[in-house]
Amino acid sequence: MSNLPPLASGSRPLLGHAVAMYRDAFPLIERGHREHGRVFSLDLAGKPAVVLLGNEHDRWLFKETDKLFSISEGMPFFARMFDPDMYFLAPPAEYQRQREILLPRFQARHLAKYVDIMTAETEAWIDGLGESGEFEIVDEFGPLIMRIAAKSFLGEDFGERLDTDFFAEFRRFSAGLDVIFPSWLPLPHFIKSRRARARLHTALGRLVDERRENPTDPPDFLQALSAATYSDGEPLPERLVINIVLGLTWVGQETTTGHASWALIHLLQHPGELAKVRAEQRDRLPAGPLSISEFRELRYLDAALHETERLRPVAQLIARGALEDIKVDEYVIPKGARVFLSPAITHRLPELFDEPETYAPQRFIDDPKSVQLLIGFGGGVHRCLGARFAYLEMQIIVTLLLRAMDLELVDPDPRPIAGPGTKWPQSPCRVRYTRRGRG
Ligand code: HEM
Repeated sequence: MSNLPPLASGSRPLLGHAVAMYRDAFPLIERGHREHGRVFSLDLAGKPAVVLLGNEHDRWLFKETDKLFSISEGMPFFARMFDPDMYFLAPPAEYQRQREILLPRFQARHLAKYVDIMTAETEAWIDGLGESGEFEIVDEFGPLIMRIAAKSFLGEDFGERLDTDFFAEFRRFSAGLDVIFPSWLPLPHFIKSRRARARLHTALGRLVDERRENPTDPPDFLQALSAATYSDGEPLPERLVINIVLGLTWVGQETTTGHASWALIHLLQHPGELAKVRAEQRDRLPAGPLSISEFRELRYLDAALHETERLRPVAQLIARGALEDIKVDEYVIPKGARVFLSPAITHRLPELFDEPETYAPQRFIDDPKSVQLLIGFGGGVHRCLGARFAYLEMQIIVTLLLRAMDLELVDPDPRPIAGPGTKWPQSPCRVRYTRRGRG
């Protein structure tokens, strides 16, 4: 069967659109959309790929994931980094078994436990900033968010119990995620990544053994996972526990760093909106320590974070592999083709949002249901497991920072980084800060 959607212009001999796609998918997909509308194809070095845009296509792809479309086929580099049976990469039945164990850990009553970690880490970071100065947003938010993830998923005292520098090893391990080159090539970053992964597995394996022998009470995330059993009573294999912890840390790190950075940039670029967020803090927040219920009251900040998700979605593409020939509109997606959704383009369609290029958090206050049109955290069964965790974390970081500091952007209009990775702001992207009166 061959009735591929029309090809976007600009395909080069041999490599097709591969170089343009990996350099920056946004202008390529924007062009394909202009030329052909909501369905078009790309040539990725001889392999067809199909781009689907618009809310109906989004919902259809999410509904058909694990039936017509596969996540692991769409992101083969992930399966190489972790394990093919790690959570969202696993075949559907195994995915469901793991989901039953993981989902409850991210529901409201468990999220409350992470608030203390998020607040303590953010306050310690802010204290360390001193009275005034400048910082690179991504360089500061990145390690902060990493510390929060590590303490949340490995236990608050993990640093004392590990005989290795988790953060340094994790950075080496992460550098092996490469969407361009196959990981069997003897490139230095792949070799270092594999060695770091082996060391992380050994060190974290000891941590899991420790938890199984001497359970902590009350159980934290690592305890719950180490003690978890499938519904037939079989415990989760140790290798899987470690892969899940590493996987969660990885998927939550760059994404949350990018989103939180853009959220702060957006607010500092729009003083009127910043004033509304500050006014809400003044009216809604008590002076002392804050709990999850108080953060939930920050509706305007929540709307601002959604508006950042709309305009600067950090996951630039949502990828799948077609498991069979699939009919879409009057075309066919061939079996084996990669299929992409583009949050950044879909979120700017004028039929979904009025004045789509304008930063206007108020739109989500006026029409709260329109958040359902956003796909910055995916959708359907596979919607981001950590979305509530990430929103809470970003609320805490932005709130505590604004409460403590007066801030202004040194670089007024940072651009997203080039390349196929998470779309965080490119350096230089600095803020200047002065501590506010403590009264
Ligand atoms: C701003 C921060 C974040 C963004 C923008 C984000 C984005 C996404 C997106 C787009 C997906 C769907 C991928 C797909 O359908 O192929 C996803 C899935 C996922 N995310 Fe996030 N994420 C964020 C933070 C987090 C955090 C903090 C965690 C962990 C605590 C996390 C864990 C996951 C997991 C486990 C999945 C797979 C869910 C499944 O397949 O059932 N994410 N995320």
